[in-house]
Amino acid sequence: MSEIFDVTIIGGGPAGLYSTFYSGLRNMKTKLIESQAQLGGKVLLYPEKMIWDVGGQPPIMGAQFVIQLIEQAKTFQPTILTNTKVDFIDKNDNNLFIISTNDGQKHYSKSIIMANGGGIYNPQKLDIEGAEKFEMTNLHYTVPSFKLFQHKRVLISGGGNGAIDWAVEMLDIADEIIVVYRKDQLTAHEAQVALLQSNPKVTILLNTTIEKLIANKEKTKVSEVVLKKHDTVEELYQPIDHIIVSHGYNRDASLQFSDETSLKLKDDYYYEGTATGKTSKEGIFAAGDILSYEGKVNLLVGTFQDAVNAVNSAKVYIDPLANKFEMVSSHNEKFQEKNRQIIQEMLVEK
Ligand SMILES: Cc1cc2nc3c(=O)[nH]c(=O)nc-3n(C[C@H](O)[C@H](O)[C@H](O)COP(=O)(O)OP(=O)(O)OC[C@H]3O[C@@H](n4cnc5c(N)ncnc54)[C@H](O)[C@@H]3O)c2cc1C
Repeated sequence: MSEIFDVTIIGGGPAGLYSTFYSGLRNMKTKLIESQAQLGGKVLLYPEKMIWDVGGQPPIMGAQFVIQLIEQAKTFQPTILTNTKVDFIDKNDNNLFIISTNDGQKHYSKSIIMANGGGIYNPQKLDIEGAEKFEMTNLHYTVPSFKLFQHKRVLISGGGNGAIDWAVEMLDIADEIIVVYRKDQLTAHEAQVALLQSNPKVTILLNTTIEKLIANKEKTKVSEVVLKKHDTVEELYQPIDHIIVSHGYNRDASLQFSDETSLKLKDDYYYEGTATGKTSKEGIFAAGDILSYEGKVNLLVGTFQDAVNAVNSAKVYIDPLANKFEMVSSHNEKFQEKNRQIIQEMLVEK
């Protein structure tokens, strides 16, 4: 049998990363399993967004926030697996969880923290043959860097909050913004829509979809798109520098338990639990967006509180004599050596 872990955390978004840090702090042998190639969860969907609402943290870009979360998660040398999807969870006669992953491996753990958000999110791609070859150049499903769009002609496909938020962000960056949307009205927040409608840089084309991508001579980039206006059946040729497609996300929330009733579901994917992270299944705890209880907030700060509670509950589950919680965790003895190093460095600098 392979190594046994005290806790295995499923999902490497903010809840899973902070649970990883905190379980190390509580001296638990920890494994984190993430299905995507990169850790960070939903924050990877907004790398260039400025996050303002994490207490004590100055406004920070999503991408930098993920870097910091990962660094913190690694503090106590956990085992971290990426590109590994949990498919199935079972329990053996010794009360050990057996976690089966899509690479055919089995992982053994005394407890589990479900931090799998709403599942695995992938952007809904443009349904045009050959579109994928431009993903490395000027066809985007998220905004990788604002600099790329400076003084450019940017076409945004979509009319929901995601698309319109990007269009508003582009107002001070791009030279021209063309929003195309298949419906006859934008469905985003009214104030954001009003900002676009009153800006001369912006053209909004409703009842319109992208029909074709025309490449440049070198076939490396899209230089023009063919748009179809469905109300007039008109075709428009629109030159562009960049396209941002914001058509929502496909969600893969498939993950099975040996006993299907083992985790109570509130609706199609929220695990109904408690603010202590406990779920209906003994030994399985939950944190972050996947967890539902009265007063739960699906925000970054909510994930951290959930993580602390889930880890503390898991700790007591595997060791009933353990403290229910660490009252002042930054005074933990594990930090003493690191604190000494930091103070020494400060003294040298002075
Ligand atoms: C566009 C957008 C903007 C936002 N802006 C803010 C903001 O400004 N401030 C704020 O506080 N919050 C914001 N949020 C909310 C915040 O991002 C979420 O609350 C937070 O990411 C939830 O973290 P989580 O770890 O619970 O779930 P997620 O971030 O969803 O992470 C779950 C992870 O689990 C993995 N996973 C799922 N299933 C499996 C499986 N079977 N096996 C292995 N891994 C699996 C997924 O790949 C994913 O990495 C925003 C969300 C979005 C979508």
